Parts: sequence; C-alpha cells; structure tokens
Amino acid sequence: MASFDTELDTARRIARQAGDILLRIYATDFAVQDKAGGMGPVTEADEQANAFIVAELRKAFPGDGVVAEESDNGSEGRRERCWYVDPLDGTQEFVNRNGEFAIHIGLAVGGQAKVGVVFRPVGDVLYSGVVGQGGFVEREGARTALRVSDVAEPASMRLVVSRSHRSKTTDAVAKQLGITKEKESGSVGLKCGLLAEATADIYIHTSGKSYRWDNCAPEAVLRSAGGILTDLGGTPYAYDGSELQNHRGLLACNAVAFPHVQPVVARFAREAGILR
Ligand SMILES: Nc1ncnc2c1ncn2[C@@H]1O[C@H](COP(=O)(O)O)[C@@H](OP(=O)(O)O)[C@H]1O
Ligand SMILES: [Mg+2]
Repeated sequence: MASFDTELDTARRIARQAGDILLRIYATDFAVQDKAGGMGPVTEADEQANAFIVAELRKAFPGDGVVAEESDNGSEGRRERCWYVDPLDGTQEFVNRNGEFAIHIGLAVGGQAKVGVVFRPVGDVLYSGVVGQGGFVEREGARTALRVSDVAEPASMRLVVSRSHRSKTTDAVAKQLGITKEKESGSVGLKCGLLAEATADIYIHTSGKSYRWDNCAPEAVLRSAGGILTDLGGTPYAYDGSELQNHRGLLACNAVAFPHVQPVVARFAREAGILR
C-alpha cells in the first residue's frame, strides 16, 4: 500500500505556513470584495494564501494537477493525481472575525479523495488523514487519532450546520429525523472535522453552490476516520475534473447512521428541487 507520508507532511507544512499568511491579514483592516457570479466574499487573504499554496504544491509535486478556488482552470483535475485547494474556506466567517475558517489541501487519486489537511489557524487545530490509513487531529501540541461516532439512532444525532448559509431544507430534515441537538460552524472542513473527532454526527449542506475544493480535503479527513461524504442522493462525488461544482449538495455522516438518514435526506432534497 502506498504510504502518502510525503504528501501528508508536505500538505501539513504548507497549510501551517498559509495559516500564518491568513492570520497576518486577519489582524489588519483588510478590504472585502464580492466575487462575480454570487460566489460570496473574497479578500486579499484568500488570494495571497492561494498563490502561496499553489506555488508550493507545484514545487513539491511538479507532475500533479492543482485546482484551487482563486486560480483554477479546472482542466488539471483530469490528471491521475490532483490537489484541490481552498485557501480560505469560510471567508464569511473570516470577514465576521469569529475564527471559524480553515485552509483545505486535499489530494485526489484516480478521482477519489485520498489525502486531506484541514487547518484552523485561529485556535491552532489541524485535521489530517489518509483514506484507509487513519487520521489525526492536532490541537495545542496534542495529537489524537480521529474516529467518527457510532451514534445510530437519528433522534440522538448531533447535527452541525452552516453558520452563515442556513437552509430551510436542512431544518425540515432535522425535524423529520427528530434531531434536537444542533451546532453551527463555519467552513465545510471544520464541520467535517467535528464529525471526524466524534463531536458531531451529521452535516447537511443543501446548496448546489459549493465546489470540489470545499469537500476534497474534508472528505479525505472524514473517510480516514471511518465517516462518509456523498451528495444528498448518497452518491460520492468524483474528483476527476469532469465537474467542479457540487450541484447535488453535501451529506456527511458517521457510517452507522448513514443508511438510515440518507433516504430521508434524499426525499427532502428531491422535494426541494435540489435532486432531480
Ligand atoms: N448557500 C450557499 N451558497 C453559496 N455558497 C455556499 C453556500 N453554503 C456554503 N457555501 C460555500 O461553502 C463554503 C462553506 O460555507 P459555510 O462556512 O457556510 O459552511 C464557503 O466557501 P468559501 O468560504 O471558501 O467561499 C461558501 O462559499
Ligand atoms: Mg470554500
């Protein structure tokens, strides 16, 4: 079995250095712009971290493709190995200055998420994992193995939802499943990190407006911990460059509850027109 130690260590190092770039700008009176196409806010932090991460990945792995939120053209995703980079996931939270933002560096191999690093600079929390080989969370110098929860009963599940992009469909699914425990967090990666360390059990994202850089690293971290990430219909996303947008939303869950909750999620997503 290939080890991916070099890829993981390099991605961890690059994520931490990019975190310094974000924090430097976070401490300033940075400007915020709206991205074209309703794609949300962007700052010089997104752009500077993006340029740094892409340059470092190209230097370290010249044969690999790189797709990144602020600079991609998408065509490199068709290579056997491709890195998916979100230099600042949770830009709205960065703008709101609540600390709930992360750097995502993921590697897809053969179109599947394989290696993932999700780094939260505020609070210094780093999730990393290799699918099939386990994952870790590093927090204030301590390193703990990741393992998703085994909460199987839907009514006992802890739901984590977007802080800035709440959805009525998610609320309706939660009600149907009898979920009463809910937590908000920014960033797809941080929400998947909470699942991977078993402090949440399910995450439902009903917009069709996220992109593969939002979920590649989070999926690798979550799967390394035994969890599952698919579209709302229960089908895994392919990271093969054929499509970058996640038109069918995101469902992340522990493995034991997934078969029970996924059909309910799919039914509500179909009724809301997110799945056809
Ligand atoms: N309803 C929605 N519409 C558009 N983008 C959304 C969205 N919900 C989430 N996203 C995207 O998903 C990412 C995480 O969002 P959230 O923090 O709310 O979970 C953000 O990525 P970026 O911050 O990298 O642009 C955001 O743009
Ligand atoms: Mg993002």
